Amino acid sequence: MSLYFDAVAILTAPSTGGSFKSRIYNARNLRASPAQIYALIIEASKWDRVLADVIEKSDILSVERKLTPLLALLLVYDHLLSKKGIAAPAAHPLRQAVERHKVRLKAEFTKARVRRGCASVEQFKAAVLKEKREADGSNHFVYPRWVRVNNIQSSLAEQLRTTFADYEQVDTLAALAPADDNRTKRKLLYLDPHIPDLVAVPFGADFTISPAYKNGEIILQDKASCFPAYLLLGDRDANDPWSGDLVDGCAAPGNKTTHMASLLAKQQKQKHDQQETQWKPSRQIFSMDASKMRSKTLQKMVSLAGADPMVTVLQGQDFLALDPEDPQFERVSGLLLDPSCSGSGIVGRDDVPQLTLPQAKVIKSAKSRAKKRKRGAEEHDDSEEPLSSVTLGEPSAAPSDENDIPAGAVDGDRLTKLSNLQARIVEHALSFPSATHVTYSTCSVNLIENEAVVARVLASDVAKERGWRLLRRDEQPEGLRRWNHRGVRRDRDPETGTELDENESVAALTEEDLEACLRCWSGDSEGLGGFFVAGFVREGKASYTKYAKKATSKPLTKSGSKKAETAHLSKKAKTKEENEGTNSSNKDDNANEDEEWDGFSD
Ligand SMILES: C[S@@+](CC[C@H](N)C(=O)[O-])C[C@H]1O[C@@H](n2cnc3c(N)ncnc32)[C@H](O)[C@@H]1O
Repeated sequence: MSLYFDAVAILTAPSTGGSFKSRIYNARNLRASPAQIYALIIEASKWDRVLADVIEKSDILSVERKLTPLLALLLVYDHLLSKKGIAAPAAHPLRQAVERHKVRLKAEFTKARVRRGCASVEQFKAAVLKEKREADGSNHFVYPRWVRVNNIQSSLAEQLRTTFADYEQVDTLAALAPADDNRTKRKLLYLDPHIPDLVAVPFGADFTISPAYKNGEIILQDKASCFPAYLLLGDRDANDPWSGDLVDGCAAPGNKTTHMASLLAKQQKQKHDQQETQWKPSRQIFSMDASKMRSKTLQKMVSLAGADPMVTVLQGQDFLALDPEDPQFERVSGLLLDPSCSGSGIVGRDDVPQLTLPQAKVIKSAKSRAKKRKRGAEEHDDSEEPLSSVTLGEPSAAPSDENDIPAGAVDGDRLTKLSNLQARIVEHALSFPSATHVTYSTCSVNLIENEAVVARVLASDVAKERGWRLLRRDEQPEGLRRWNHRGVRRDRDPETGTELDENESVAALTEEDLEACLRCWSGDSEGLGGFFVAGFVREGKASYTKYAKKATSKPLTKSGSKKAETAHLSKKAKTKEENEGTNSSNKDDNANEDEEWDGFSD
């Protein structure tokens, strides 16, 4: 019987990253064999919809109070479909709880097969898998592998001719879902309609050994993570007048920095193609990270992407300690800020099977269901009401490719501190004299880190004095203008997805402001994790020359550049509280840096 409890424990535990299989094999305290547990879950998940239906029609959950929906599904799977039946002694109460209803269960199962016009269980299985696939396409999410083509080293056209030469192009993201029972990895490719030069392939596709990956021609970067650089630099063509240098203030490991470089390279290449000359970078990117350790990765990524001529990496540089009026930044017109955040939007893009559970006749409140779902199987007791229909295996916070840092619980106090620091970082960006474009992003779904930060920043002195506002939807790059998920006034319950009470901190945001904010949510058909991005703009009131007059030349060094000796704004008086909340900025690196909590982002 431990097999079923172990399977329930695995399915209800928070994701810790890694593949689903490896999580079972690495799990402690399991009594059944990992192979058996894995096989049971995978096989039962193929039949979940039918079994949920059969269990509901047999109404056994109302009668058998010891059965939770998940336990019932697993037990009924073995009872109806496995050769050996339920793996428990005949006298075991849970086995009896199922077998007491064997006539009804069998009858409902047969009716389900006949309804689908299937003469055999094999035919039935094929039909059920097809149904599940179709349902996954329309109602569930598909997490693909997102691949961004790096325009410094290559182009989309070239990659379609080479790396993806034997890939078949599909019209929908859903078509990338596992195609058959064996999860055959077919070579399918979907061209993203929102982000240029981004493609999606089935999740299992491994490019890490491909020459294109090793040469930096392609970069594995999630779609949502591509929003900020695209929002900042957009579809500008070769003749676009917006110029000046760029800053990525919280850059490691470097996805957004290299994306900015790629967008600039594309723009410059177009110009030089028109003139039939060799392209050369025209804008400089200052890319920095407060963490020296993570800065090393940033430098590696920049070099691999071939972006060294365009990017100056300031290793270990605290963005808040940069002097906006330093002559070295006098030409900085655009800044991208993707600071530490709670990471609440990061999904474990693993292969946890999605299980649709039977609905009980007695339905408890969403809150109480959620509580129950978290309980270990061994805690099951007679008083536990069955769950209503839920989809298990929903991804929970886990390290992403970009942020291989273990997720920790982030309480309200910590969220407030994070939010304070995020607002300070954006306000600091707005104070660069020549800045006219700033983007702010997080991979958090919490309103306090997103719309609430935007509201605070808009209300700040620097925003008001310098005339900053949000980049309206109709001003956004074409692909993002078409993106339908926009800013919100209410948080969503992480368990149920239902909207909570309106959050007062965003009361000052207009509907147009919310339309200007872009959101991504996990669990829908877009195949993304939770993400937020907003762009700030102002008409360029300050000119380079105004600030150039103050210049006292201080050359920047690339690697290991100075930490600016002082923080220059009034925000210098940052509170001890804020620092405690994030560990992120102005800290000295030390041997334990890897263990520090830096928050997350995509
Ligand atoms: C969430 S990650 C950035 C991911 C990155 N934008 C990318 O796309 O690859 C946030 C980073 O911000 C850095 N950070 C946090 N506070 C900072 C500060 N005040 N100055 C510079 N970097 C900071 C952290 O060390 C961390 O590497």
